[in-house]
Amino acid sequence: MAYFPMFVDLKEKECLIIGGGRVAYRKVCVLNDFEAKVTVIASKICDKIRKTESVRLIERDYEERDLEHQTLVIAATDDPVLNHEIAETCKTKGIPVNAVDQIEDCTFIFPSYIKEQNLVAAFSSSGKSPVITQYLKDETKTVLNEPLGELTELLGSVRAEVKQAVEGEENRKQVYRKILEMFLEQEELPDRKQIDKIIEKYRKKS
Ligand SMILES: C[C@@]1(CC(=O)O)C2=NC(=C\c3[nH]c(c(CCC(=O)O)c3CC(=O)O)Cc3[nH]c(c(CC(=O)O)c3CCC(=O)O)/C=C3\N/C(=C\2)[C@@H](CCC(=O)O)[C@]3(C)CC(=O)O)/[C@H]1CCC(=O)O
Ligand SMILES: NC(=O)c1ccc[n+]([C@@H]2O[C@H](COP(=O)([O-])OP(=O)(O)OC[C@H]3O[C@@H](n4cnc5c(N)ncnc54)[C@H](O)[C@@H]3O)[C@@H](O)[C@H]2O)c1
Repeated sequence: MAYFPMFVDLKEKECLIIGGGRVAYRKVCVLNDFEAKVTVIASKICDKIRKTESVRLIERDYEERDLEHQTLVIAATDDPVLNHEIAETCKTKGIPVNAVDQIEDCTFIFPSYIKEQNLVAAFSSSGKSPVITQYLKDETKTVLNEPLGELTELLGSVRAEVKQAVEGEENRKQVYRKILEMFLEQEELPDRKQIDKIIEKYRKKS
């Protein structure tokens, strides 16, 4: 069964990671990247997590009450019985849960991803092979790079203006495509003058 890629707003949302080892650290980095409020509860928390900024650390064993008010929970201990128990409790409480050692216990899984500002690509093998998704991520980095992230921001910033000035979805699509083509051809961001010229060509006659 393939998993549906749902893009979720995690900004300022309370996310709990139970476990503080190598795998927990990876999840901390991902959730930080998407501006979540991360708490780690573990009997022993590794140095890499300790050194990560803006993570709340609680160094003790997990207790069921830790799940209160959490948007997402990740069971990342090295105890499969405990991870399973955490997942079951989350399911009864309706909290989305990821158990790092048993995909059957997960209500969501983590992808490999690339992020350049608001531009995000995510790859999943539905648990079949993270090595394949890592490979895909690395290959895609040559296309989804920093300048493309910047172009995405630029297109986003002219969106309202284009919607107002250009009539019809097909024409607006052409405007964005022309800006993209220009960027690919000249290998740098089009300037304001170049963008104005393209918008002008498609501007509605009033
Ligand atoms: C994508 C990534 C995101 C992240 O972790 O944030 C991620 N795993 C990554 C790396 C990775 N994980 C493993 C290896 C060793 C090689 C290998 O086993 O293949 C490597 C490679 C490495 O370490 O470099 C081992 C492993 N993984 C899982 C188990 C448990 C099991 O299979 O039962 C075991 C132990 C297996 C064993 O004991 O043999 C399970 C899961 N791992 C997932 C995600 C979810 C499915 C994603 C999907 O395939 O769609 C899922 C189901 C749950 C979840 O974690 O959400 C991240 C790449 C980040 C990046 O670089 O981009
Ligand atoms: N999903 C993935 O990508 C992936 C990849 C490799 C391994 N794994 C699985 O992830 C598991 C964790 O791996 P790791 O390398 O991070 O392990 P680890 O040994 O580095 O860390 C385990 C953590 O769990 C904590 N812990 C144990 N019992 C606890 C309790 N009762 N309450 C709170 N914290 C507790 C420990 O203090 C420690 O911080 C492994 O068992 C493995 O099966 C998952």
